[in-house]
Formats: sequence, structure tokens, C-alpha cells
Amino acid sequence: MTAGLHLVTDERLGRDRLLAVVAAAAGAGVAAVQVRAKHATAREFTDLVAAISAAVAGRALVLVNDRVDVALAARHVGVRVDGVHLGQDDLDPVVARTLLGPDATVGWTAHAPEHLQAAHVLPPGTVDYLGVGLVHPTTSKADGPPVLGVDGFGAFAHAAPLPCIAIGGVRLADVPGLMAAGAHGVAVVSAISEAADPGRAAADLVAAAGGAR
Ligand SMILES: Cc1ncc(COP(=O)(O)OP(=O)(O)O)c(N)n1
Ligand SMILES: Cc1ncsc1CCOP(=O)(O)O
Ligand SMILES: [Mg+2]
Repeated sequence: MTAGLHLVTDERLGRDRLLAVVAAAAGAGVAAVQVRAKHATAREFTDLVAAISAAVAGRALVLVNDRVDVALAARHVGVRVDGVHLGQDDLDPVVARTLLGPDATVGWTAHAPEHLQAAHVLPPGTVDYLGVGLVHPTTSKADGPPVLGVDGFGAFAHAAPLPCIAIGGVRLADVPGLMAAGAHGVAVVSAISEAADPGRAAADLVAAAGGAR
């Protein structure tokens, strides 16, 4: 179930704080935790996915950013991994779906007209949701795509053939407007990871995003 709130892990955090944030967010009812570690080796990334999956403890989906090989490796050693979030330069989602199987969750980044066209011609059942942004400027991703704003996000979501998760500078105050604009859910790094009380912040965002609780 991908609707609701996604926590994307913050690579700026130390491991203890990161795992505490993940556990608090999972306890607050996030729908998914996406493990993002742009500078990790394959082995480091696989170990991190295992630690985060243990912290999630089955309370949310565990998605691996970018790396189908890491998702498969973690599964191979018995770690619960539910799927991947792929960018436009990552493995083709059709191939990812074949490798991960029909029950996996596969998300795909989209922010340009050609991405929408590509999404329209995907075989049914390939991708579960599109990650769409930036909603606002962010310091969590270097060289991010252009800012759409809430209205731009809504226009994109209405033209999309798949549910859209809003990402990029999303704060609690943005969530009602994004949901009203057609969001399937929202994904955040800073709004949870930088909060003084990440569990409280996650619970408030879950409530606003119409999560499972
Ligand atoms: C939910 C969600 N949407 C978009 C992204 C961005 O993915 P990508 O463009 O591949 O950028 P990186 O996260 O890999 O830097 C995302 N991660 N999650
Ligand atoms: C990974 C990613 N992809 C697009 S924006 C982003 C980071 C969003 O982080 P924040 O919620 O702190 O703006
Ligand atoms: Mg990516």
C-alpha cells in the first residue's frame, strides 16, 4: 500500500540517529521507508538496508533507492525488502519488475513531459507510483529538477496515468493542498529527519496525508 507518507532516509544523519528516526517514523504509521544512500558501496548499502528493515520491523514498506541489485542482495540474505524507487537513469522499470516479481513495489521518478509519455506506454503493472517534484526547493538533493509548486504538481498528477507521490521541500502545511491537488501521498526527508521530535512530526504528516492510521 503506497498511499500516504513516505520517509526518504537522510544521508546526512549518523547511523544511530538515522535508525532512531526510521523507528519513530515506522511507529507513527508511515506507509514506506525509502533507503537512500548515494555514496555507499553496494556492501554498505546492503548492510544499511538490513539495519533499516530491522528498525521498520514490518510496519511499513521498505524500498531501496536506485539499486535493484542491492534490493535483491538484501532479500537474498533474508532481509525484508518490498521494492525499489527508480530514477530515470536507473534500471528500466520493466526489467526491475521482472527481477523483483509481481508483488514488489516499483516507484519511478517523473517530472518532465517525456517522463509522462514514457509512463503512458509502460506495460500495465510495471510501476506502482510516480515520484513527482520538486514541489519546493530542497537542500536534500543536489541538482534537483525544476520546482513545480503545488499547482504544477497538481497539473502533472492529473495528466499522469499512475498515482503520484509529491516530493521536494514538502512541509506539513503543504500536505492538505497537495492531497487536494490529487496526490496519492507525499515523500519527505527533512520534515521528519530535522524535526526535534521525528515521531510527532511523522504522526502529524501521516494524519495530513491520509495514511493508514
Ligand atoms: C518518492 C520519490 N520521488 C522521487 C525521487 C527522486 O528520485 P531520483 O530522481 O532517482 O533521485 P535520487 O533520489 O536518486 O537522488 C525519490 N527518491 N523518491
Ligand atoms: C530525494 C529527492 N528527490 C527529489 S527531492 C528529494 C529530496 C527531498 O527532501 P526534502 O523533503 O528534505 O526536501
Ligand atoms: Mg534515483
